[in-house]
Amino acid sequence: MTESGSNTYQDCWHQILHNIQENNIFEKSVFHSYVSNSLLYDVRDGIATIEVPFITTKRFFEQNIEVFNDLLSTQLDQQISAQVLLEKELSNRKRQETPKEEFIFENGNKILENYTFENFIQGQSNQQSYAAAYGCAYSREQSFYNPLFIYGNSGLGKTHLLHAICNYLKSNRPDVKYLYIDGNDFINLIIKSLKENKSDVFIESICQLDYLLIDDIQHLAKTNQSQELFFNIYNKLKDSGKQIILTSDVYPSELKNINARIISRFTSGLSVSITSPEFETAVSILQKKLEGRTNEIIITDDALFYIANRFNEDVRKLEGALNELLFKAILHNPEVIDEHFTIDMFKDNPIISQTDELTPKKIKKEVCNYYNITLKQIESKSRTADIANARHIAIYLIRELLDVPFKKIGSEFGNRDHSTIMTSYDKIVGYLNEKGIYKDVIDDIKKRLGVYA
Ligand SMILES: Nc1ncnc2c1ncn2[C@@H]1O[C@H](COP(=O)(O)OP(=O)(O)OP(=O)(O)O)[C@@H](O)[C@H]1O
Repeated sequence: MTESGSNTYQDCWHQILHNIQENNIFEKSVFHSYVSNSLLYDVRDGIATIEVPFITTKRFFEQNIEVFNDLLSTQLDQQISAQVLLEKELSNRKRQETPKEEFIFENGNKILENYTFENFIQGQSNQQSYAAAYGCAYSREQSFYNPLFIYGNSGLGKTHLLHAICNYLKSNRPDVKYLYIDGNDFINLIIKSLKENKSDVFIESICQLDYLLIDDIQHLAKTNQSQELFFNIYNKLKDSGKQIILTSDVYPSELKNINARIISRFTSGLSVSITSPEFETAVSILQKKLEGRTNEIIITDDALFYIANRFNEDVRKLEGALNELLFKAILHNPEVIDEHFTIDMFKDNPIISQTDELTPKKIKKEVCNYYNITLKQIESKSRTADIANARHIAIYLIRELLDVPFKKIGSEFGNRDHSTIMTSYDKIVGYLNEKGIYKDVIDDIKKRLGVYA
């Protein structure tokens, strides 16, 4: 009997009951007390399940099981063993057999294969985020940093890192279940589950995951109702040691219109920032993006330095500028893409040149980067040769590029008086006039600052 419908089973059972009565297999009173109120639930793989209402009936059937085995085998024309279950036992089995409803995570796990850890250039601006993201992907111990919260402006690599975690898990830990989803899509799913009265199924499906990665969680601010359900899901995942990774454009406590108890949970793990790439990182990113793309045309380091300086506010802009440059090179067909060609191509670009935004602090920082010293050192009273030279050069550049009064420059260097500052400035002017000493250094730092003669 292949029938899944119970009618066929009932027809068969009806026939058997009829036989029992007709052939007086049991006494009439016994038949009415124990047998007549039974049912044949189903027959699978030679096992017939008989459903009975009372424990006494069950015992009766079990004591006479061979009789029922024979009756069933004859009726169904195959070897059958009967098992007898109470209604209650059967409903447990039915529950287990009912396939669990799964929530479909529309738009989830759309992972870009090239957003890997290997393709992510590390630098001071993103080192912490990289290390924490890699740690989360690598660690088999749950709750490594939980939640991991990566924040920073647009286009700095947050999405790249989340995709890198998923790519890593896919290749190295295939048993791990993860969901990467954009914050907007996640909130829409929450709203949908509430509308369709399926929030239980939604929560249950999310709790099957080992990793939940939500990009741009700031969208949670959309509705209060979704925040309630999110809070519920968050706690369930966290309590069962599942890894949660979130990104946002701001630090958790600066998130607007999000419930305070949710924000306090976001700050309970590890929050790391990504900032604009520094010059060296920007250059490395450009070099990485060029890999395999410049077979026919040569692009000089100076050209890359120019882009790295001018468009390093975010990586998307860097990539955009590089693509634009390569496109223009196809149109103009220069022998090499050098600094002059690059400057020329971007001369009408509306993006403000960094010279417009120069500040004494920016100059000090760039000089520090050049000499590999810290801001504290350059502002200190230290007379160590390297630090003192760096200080003289920074003073010279602040005066030359920003025309800041000597007294004011003094306040940038631990409140030195204006005559000390003048001495520093004069020293560099003297070197430059005498033998051009420091000319290359100064030109190089100017270039890094985006200042072109
Ligand atoms: N350190 C890096 N190395 C290589 N590529 C990078 C790096 N940082 C960012 N990128 C690239 O820059 C582009 C923008 O990055 P991404 O989309 O991850 O930014 P985001 O911070 O998520 O921005 P948004 O908040 O707008 O979504 C991507 O193409 C990404 O691969």
